Amino acid sequence: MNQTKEQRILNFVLQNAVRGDPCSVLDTIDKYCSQKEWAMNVGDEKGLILDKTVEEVNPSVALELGTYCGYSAVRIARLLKAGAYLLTVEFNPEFAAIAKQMIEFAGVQDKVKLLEGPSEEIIPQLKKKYEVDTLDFVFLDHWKDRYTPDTILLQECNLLRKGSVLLADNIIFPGAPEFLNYIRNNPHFQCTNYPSHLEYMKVGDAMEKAVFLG
Ligand SMILES: Oc1cc(-c2ccc(F)cc2)cc2nccnc12
Ligand SMILES: [Mg+2]
Repeated sequence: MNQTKEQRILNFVLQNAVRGDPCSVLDTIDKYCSQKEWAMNVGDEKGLILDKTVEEVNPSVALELGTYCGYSAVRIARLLKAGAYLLTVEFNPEFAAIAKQMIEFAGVQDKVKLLEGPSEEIIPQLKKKYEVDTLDFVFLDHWKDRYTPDTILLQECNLLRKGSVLLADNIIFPGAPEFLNYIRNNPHFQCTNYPSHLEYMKVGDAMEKAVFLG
């Protein structure tokens, strides 16, 4: 049976990266996806914006929506302090299986809990089933038409507290105009835009940071 692109990315990492070294895994994925096959990892340029935001927030509990191959889960987890953890949600079972192996190879599995299923089902379970109180940081990197409903759901489930930080990928490309309109006109959020480029391409993209004001 032919391999999928995601299996090829994982195999390249298993054969070329250093086990237990998150930076080596990130660099190896970026090398493969910039030189051989494009893939929708946040990438090295927008990855720096993600790094700076995670370092600024220094979250105890972080949530990622859209795991894909685990690139940004590894990217976030490598920066988390002792005792802090990342919950990452992926609805595609093939992607989740790849990400699990990627996260384990990078050696960050003790800081990452991979939750398989639709975000709209998992978000309402976070408090009771996953013992979450509130989220310090949320990275939105799943389907753009879920950004707004999931942001509303996070508020309805009382998962945000004063100062919780949301960071959304792909604001320009593929674009999330409806989310931008929602979040920038919402008095409960303070927004900042970070212009960048689409991963591995010269196409313009951006990330949007939104701080929940309570
Ligand atoms: O970063 C991303 C890029 C793209 C994407 C797709 C097709 C293109 F042509 C260009 C970009 C899709 C994404 N879906 C979910 C989460 N992140 C994504
Ligand atoms: Mg993205």
